[in-house]
Amino acid sequence: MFLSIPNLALAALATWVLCLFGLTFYRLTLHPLAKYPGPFLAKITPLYDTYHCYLKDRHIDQYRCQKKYGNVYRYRPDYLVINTASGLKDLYTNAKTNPIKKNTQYRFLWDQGSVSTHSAIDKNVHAFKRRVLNYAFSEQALRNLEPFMIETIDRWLALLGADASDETKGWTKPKNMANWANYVTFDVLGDLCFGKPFGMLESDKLRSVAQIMLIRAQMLNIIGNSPVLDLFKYIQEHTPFEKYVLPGTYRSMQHFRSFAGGALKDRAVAAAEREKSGQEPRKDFVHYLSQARDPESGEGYGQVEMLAELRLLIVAGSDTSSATMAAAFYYLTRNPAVLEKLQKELRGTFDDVNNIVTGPKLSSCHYLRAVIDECLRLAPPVGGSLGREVMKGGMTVDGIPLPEGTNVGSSILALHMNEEYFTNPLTFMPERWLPEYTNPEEIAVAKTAFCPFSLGNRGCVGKPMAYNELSIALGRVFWLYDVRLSKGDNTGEGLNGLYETRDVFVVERDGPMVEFRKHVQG
Ligand code: HEM
Repeated sequence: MFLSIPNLALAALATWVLCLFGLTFYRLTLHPLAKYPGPFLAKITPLYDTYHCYLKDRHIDQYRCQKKYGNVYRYRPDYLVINTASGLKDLYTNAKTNPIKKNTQYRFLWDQGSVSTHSAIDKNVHAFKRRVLNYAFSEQALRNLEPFMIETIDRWLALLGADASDETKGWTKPKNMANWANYVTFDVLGDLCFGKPFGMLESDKLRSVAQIMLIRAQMLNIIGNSPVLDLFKYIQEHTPFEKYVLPGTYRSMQHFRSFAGGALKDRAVAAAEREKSGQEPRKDFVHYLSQARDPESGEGYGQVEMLAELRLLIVAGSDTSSATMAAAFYYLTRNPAVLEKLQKELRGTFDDVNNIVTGPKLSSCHYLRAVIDECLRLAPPVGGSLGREVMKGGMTVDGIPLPEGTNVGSSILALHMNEEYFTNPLTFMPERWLPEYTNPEEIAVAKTAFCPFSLGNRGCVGKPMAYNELSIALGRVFWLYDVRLSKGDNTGEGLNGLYETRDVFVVERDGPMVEFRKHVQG
């Protein structure tokens, strides 16, 4: 006997509802993670995580969960967050030998079918890419990159003070430092990756790229942390989805790609001319990446891989350093005593702004380093948990046995605000990092939970470059200028007076509005 269409639909619906109940019951009772606490919705559906990606508060929600449920909690039916220093170490160090890899979420970063060092999930694929990339971040390479970086930073410094006027007693108009930090870091990376800066400092033609990248990051973050990742990847790879659904971001990305393509072509022509005339090559990222060979296999990157890496470096390197710079302006303009100490250190160490370059003198500026670390702690540019998946054989993390297939991660912001590791964690206090003010045991404990760059062989390859760039840029700007918060400005002020960051995998931010005046050296 055949069922009628309505009855068939009803039967299908009933079966689906039954399965859903069965699955919910399983997730709440028999699932290997069932015994861990967490928000009820997070236990039964991955959509809880998706929703917080949509709200852009995943990092803050993970901190709220830590306060409510303790250091270990369930954030999706198959995802455990472990916010302890030993959990962090187990999860992210020794990833080469431990049975753990990046989770499937990272497929959201696969761009036009190409995989980069950051988005590679397969450990062997990653190991090859990372060995090649390491060459571009060697000490020698960073030394050669520095003059390019300084040239851009100096253009930034000149523009920051350019509109000072006598009517305002030498002070400039207010500038939104989230934007101005973007312009300089994107221009630095554009120059290093494509042979010429984007020109964001001087012109607004490509400025929207920085904004668009964040919009795209949010979309991909939502999808990466949702149950429809596979479907989305299929649609993205087989249809002109973005062109029609997000025409604005699509156009901007096209603009960006055509800039990158054009700049690389110009760079190739200039490189050939330099070679012909016996000049030294321009030692930027393109130079290093095209020279680099895997010490094990002798292979280098192909053209597609190279482009994927350059695109990655732009996003990974500019947005992150920029967020830290903006946070520094936020906290320093609100903490005059800290600003004064920093300026005293800088002006006492250097008698000329042009001498602020990497080397023993800059390394001796411990207060500057403490300010940078404190900004990275309170406003980590990647704030949520970085998902990993346990592989065959399972793994024990901080004493917790996890079966194969479990997703797990430590939440960076939540760890940085964990009272077990930081005294008064919500207070901006660079002194917490310095033995002149804080006892060394306390500093050692704090360091175990401090992880803005993540750890291990999947941690940030650009960390030394980031510290160089931040130290030079912040060192020079606070040496050269007196700075003040624009009157009544509260742009960027978030919960508990902290700098507000919105989690889109990296972070969106706004403000503060800052005014500058050339400092008269005494
Ligand atoms: C304040 C600045 C920075 C912060 C806080 C930061 C943070 C991070 C974090 C947390 C990761 C790990 C992401 C994950 O596991 O998914 C990472 C990876 C990475 N970062 Fe950075 N980053 C910064 C600057 C830079 C710079 C300047 C560059 C290069 C120009 C860079 C290039 C990369 C690359 C290529 C990876 C992927 C490494 C791999 O998977 O092997 N980052 N970064």
